[in-house]
Amino acid sequence: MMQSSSDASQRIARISGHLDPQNLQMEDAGTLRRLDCRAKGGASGFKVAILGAAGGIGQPLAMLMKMNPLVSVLHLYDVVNTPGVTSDISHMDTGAVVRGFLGQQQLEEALIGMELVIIPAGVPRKPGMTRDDLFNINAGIVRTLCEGIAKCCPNAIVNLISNPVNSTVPIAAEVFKRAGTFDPKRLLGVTMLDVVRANTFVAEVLGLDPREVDVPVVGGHAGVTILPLLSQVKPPCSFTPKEVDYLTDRIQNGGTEVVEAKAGAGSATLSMAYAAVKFADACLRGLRGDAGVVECAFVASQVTELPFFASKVRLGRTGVEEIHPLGPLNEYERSGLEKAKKELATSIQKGVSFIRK
Ligand SMILES: NC(=O)c1ccc[n+]([C@@H]2O[C@H](COP(=O)([O-])OP(=O)(O)OC[C@H]3O[C@@H](n4cnc5c(N)ncnc54)[C@H](O)[C@@H]3O)[C@@H](O)[C@H]2O)c1
Ligand SMILES: O=C(O)C[C@H](O)C(=O)O
Repeated sequence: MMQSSSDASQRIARISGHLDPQNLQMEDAGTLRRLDCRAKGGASGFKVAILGAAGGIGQPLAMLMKMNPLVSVLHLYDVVNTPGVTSDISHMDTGAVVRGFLGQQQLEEALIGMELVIIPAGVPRKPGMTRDDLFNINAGIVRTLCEGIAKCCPNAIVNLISNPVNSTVPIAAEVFKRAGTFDPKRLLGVTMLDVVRANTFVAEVLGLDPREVDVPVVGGHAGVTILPLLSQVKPPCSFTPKEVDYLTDRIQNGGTEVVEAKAGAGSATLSMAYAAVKFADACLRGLRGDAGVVECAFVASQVTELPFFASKVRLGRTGVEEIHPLGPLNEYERSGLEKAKKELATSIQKGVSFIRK
């Protein structure tokens, strides 16, 4: 027998658990309704939504956020496959209550009340493409999702992963400005993967444990705009010119290295999910009021003459509470900075024009 679309959507709703838990029934269980269960769930902690949760990044990111003790409620939104992902992840015996939301008509429901929204929605690169080649598809996706955020959770912290980050963050800012909700402290482009890679590659060269290494990576998130400040690595160390060239090139092209290795099957997903969770956790610790939470991110900034720039920021109860200056740069880094700014200016303007046109 054919299922009516309302039967189908109710079934999806029940499986994905996106309805209010008070109204949920266990399907066909007969004997016990979820209504009767004693668990309340989501007592303390933050409410987090992932938009693009069924994707290559979204799925491991959802799993890792379900493991994060700072999360009490986890909303998983995508235009495909969220019922399955939600059902699967909701069986993990960790504290966060998971709910799934499928398709544009459930976007607003997914966003209401959220305190942190993480966005890995959008298409990834294939070999031979630049991140900017993703602009035409991803710009529209980011605009729609940010319109939803402006309407349903205007005070949420937004972690934007979708590429090209150098343009999608300005797009998000313009959407929020139009809606009258823009707060530069709450919009952060995620460049954490560049830092994660830099820490790994530098540790490899120096023979150190990557967990002990801290490399500031500033600028943006594409090619020459990714500017590792090797003169500021902690613990303090020195590199030969050959090592500097090797490391700068590898950090700037780490994404392409993965895209080529995946040979058409997408870009970094697992290391990105790890980096996204590391960054989201820092944002949540900041929101909780922890002192001294500092990470690199691409934010509205006055560190250079550009309106957006990635650098170290201190995260707190209101989001980005302080943007650190770049610190002393050597000649190599000063020259890299000029190249980065030139490309960044074009990418930022492209994002702004997409909304203002
Ligand atoms: N910032 C970074 O460091 C970084 C790192 C890796 C990847 N990325 C970017 O992240 C994005 C996602 O990569 P991926 O590998 O997960 O791709 P993917 O194709 O595996 O997953 C993307 C998901 O987004 C969903 N989606 C598409 N349109 C949507 C919409 N309108 N609303 C909600 N969801 C929607 C898709 O259904 C899919 O599930 C890409 O743009 C990629 O370039 C950024
Ligand atoms: O390289 C890509 O396209 C994905 C991402 O930006 C990355 O750095 O891995």
